Amino acid sequence: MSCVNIRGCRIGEGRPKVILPIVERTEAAILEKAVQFSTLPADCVEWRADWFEGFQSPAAIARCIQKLRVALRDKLLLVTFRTKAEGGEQALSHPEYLAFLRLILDTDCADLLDIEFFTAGADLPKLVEQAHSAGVAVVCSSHDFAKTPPRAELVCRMVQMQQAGADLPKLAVMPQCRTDVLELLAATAEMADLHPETPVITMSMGALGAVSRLAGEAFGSAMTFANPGQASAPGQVSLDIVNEVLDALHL
Ligand SMILES: O=C1C[C@@](O)(C(=O)O)C[C@@H](O)[C@@H]1O
Repeated sequence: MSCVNIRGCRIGEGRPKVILPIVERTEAAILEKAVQFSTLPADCVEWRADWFEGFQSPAAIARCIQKLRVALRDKLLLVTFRTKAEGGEQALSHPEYLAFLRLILDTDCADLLDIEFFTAGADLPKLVEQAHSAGVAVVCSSHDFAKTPPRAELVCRMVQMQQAGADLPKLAVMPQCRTDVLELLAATAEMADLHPETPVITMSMGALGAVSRLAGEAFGSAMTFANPGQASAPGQVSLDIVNEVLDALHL
């Protein structure tokens, strides 16, 4: 697998990197979590800006992310606006979504930016280029909270993300049976073996899929979201357990 090196954090090499999500409504609560997370054993913090009460105000977003950057100290910052269509809190029009992404890039505070594959649509290559010019790595994401598409489709989607220039293709899908978890793991391994141009991030959601959040190093998923007290998606495992199991399964 190739490696994305962000300020010395080598994503795609060795132990999967751990991400802690911040899902809070107010600036004060967001910053409180950031201070707390800055001392926890994790590599990256995800700001889920779709939870922020000021999500419609560019000034409020810019103010919050600047303070967030400081509070996080040396942790990597991933900024995500998860739209309602992909399981998030808020709906945005296409122009609003693009404006949000450009605002984040303008603040120069994020290390990684989540760009939804289907929401960005034809704008994806241009957005990736803008992120790269701003020195920001792109996590290109796709979510299915109802089902797990077949393995071939999962692979095809991640390859399309790579072709658009994404640094880290990411898939989160819901299993309906244990075979679905295997499909997600098989798609992940296929990416690592046959399309190693970028690392990928994958997870099968819910309790049934939780094993996929812990076995990333064996199957080829470079990062995992852990639950530091409040989960941002079904099936996230608590931070302590994630760290213990990642160590135990280290190759
Ligand atoms: O895309 C993802 C992955 C995720 O949905 C999960 O299943 O852990 C959690 C979200 O916060 C994040 O934006």
